[in-house]
Amino acid sequence: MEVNQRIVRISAHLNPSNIQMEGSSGLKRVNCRAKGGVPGFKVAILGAAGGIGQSLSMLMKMNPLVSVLHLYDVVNAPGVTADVSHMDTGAVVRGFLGQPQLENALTGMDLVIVPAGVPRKPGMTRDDLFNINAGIVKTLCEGIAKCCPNAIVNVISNPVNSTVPIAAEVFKKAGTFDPKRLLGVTTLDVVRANTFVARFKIIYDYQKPECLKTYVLGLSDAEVLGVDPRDVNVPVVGGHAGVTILPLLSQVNPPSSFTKEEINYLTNRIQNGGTEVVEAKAGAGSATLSMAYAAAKFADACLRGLKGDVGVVECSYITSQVTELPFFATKVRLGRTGVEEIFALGPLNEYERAGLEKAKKELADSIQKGVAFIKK
Ligand SMILES: NC(=O)C1=CN([C@@H]2O[C@H](COP(=O)(O)OP(=O)(O)OC[C@H]3O[C@@H](n4cnc5c(N)ncnc54)[C@H](O)[C@@H]3O)[C@@H](O)[C@H]2O)C=CC1
Ligand SMILES: O=C([O-])CC(=O)C(=O)O
Repeated sequence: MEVNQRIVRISAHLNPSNIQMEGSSGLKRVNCRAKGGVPGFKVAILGAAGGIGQSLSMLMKMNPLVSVLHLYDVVNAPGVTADVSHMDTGAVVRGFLGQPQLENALTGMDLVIVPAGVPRKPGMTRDDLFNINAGIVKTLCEGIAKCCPNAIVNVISNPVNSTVPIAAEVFKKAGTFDPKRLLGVTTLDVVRANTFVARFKIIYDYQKPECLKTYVLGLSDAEVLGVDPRDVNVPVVGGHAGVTILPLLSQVNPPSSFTKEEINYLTNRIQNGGTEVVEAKAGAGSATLSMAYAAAKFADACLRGLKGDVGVVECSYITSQVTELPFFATKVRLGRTGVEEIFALGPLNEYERAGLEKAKKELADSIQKGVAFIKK
């Protein structure tokens, strides 16, 4: 690096006026810094000041594959941007506040992550969020179609089963739809399934029925004995709400077997993981920390795919022909162009086949509701 370039970078760092908000006088200096910054991908988070958005902003700032991080929200974006920008990692952070700055937030992005929208309160279903979140996702996707039509889009806003079809319809209308680049984030279901199965597996492996009893009662003894969830992989297919969340426990890796009672217990816990958090938070929102972790994990997989890493496989809710439905979550392989391979469901047992039928019935309605919202 040239010495004068280095001085520009250091002085930009030291200048407290350099809070990199769109429209602030610091923007010119920021551009210098971005030029001298690390190579990598440009990522935007829409809804960056929210419960998920703030933690996700921090995690993406820590990701070495990210060179530029745009934080957009309709409130509090400057504060979150100033805060995250002090982290001594490579990514240059810029903040964008409100609709007039949406286009600048999106222009040139490689990956756009969308956690914008209202969360559930106890007693609500994810579908109860449709009336508010459908419009938010529509507006944001119109911006994406206009300003970064080639970006990979990760949709987190609920109800995912409907918001992904909404995004697809917006992109179709704009003539920019590429099914390989639109991905609904269902990683939290997999993260939960890996955790719950890992805790359970040790009990099974060590054959301690008293521990099983403890665990089912919800006490913590068994948890400390658990295997590392990172060593467990549970495919979760279908969608992201209630019975549409279908863990394939017959395909757990490493191979494990479960009794009927165990399968019932694990399936219900995985399907109701979101509700478990909503009830525990008692009105203060839904999963944010585990979700930010899951979203960062999934975004990292998308970026590794874009970079050309091989064998990047995650579950995601995408445009699919695996079933007769136009959208369905399965394992997919991520590559330079987004979704490069969609894996079949594989052999299902009788319990899973019955679950699949229930899941498809509910999914069909949610997809139709999303499509109708744009076509109306
Ligand atoms: N896919 C998944 O697995 C999960 C999805 N979610 C969903 O993620 C969404 C966000 O959840 P939280 O972060 O907990 O909510 P939150 O209310 O804490 O944050 C949402 C953020 O979105 C912002 N926002 C609202 N309208 C916007 C717009 N038009 N443009 C940009 N930003 C806008 C708000 O200002 C707020 O900062 C909810 O819909 C929730 O149901 C939550 C957990 C898991
Ligand atoms: O349950 C909710 O409303 C949030 C969510 O999608 C999850 O935690 O899986």
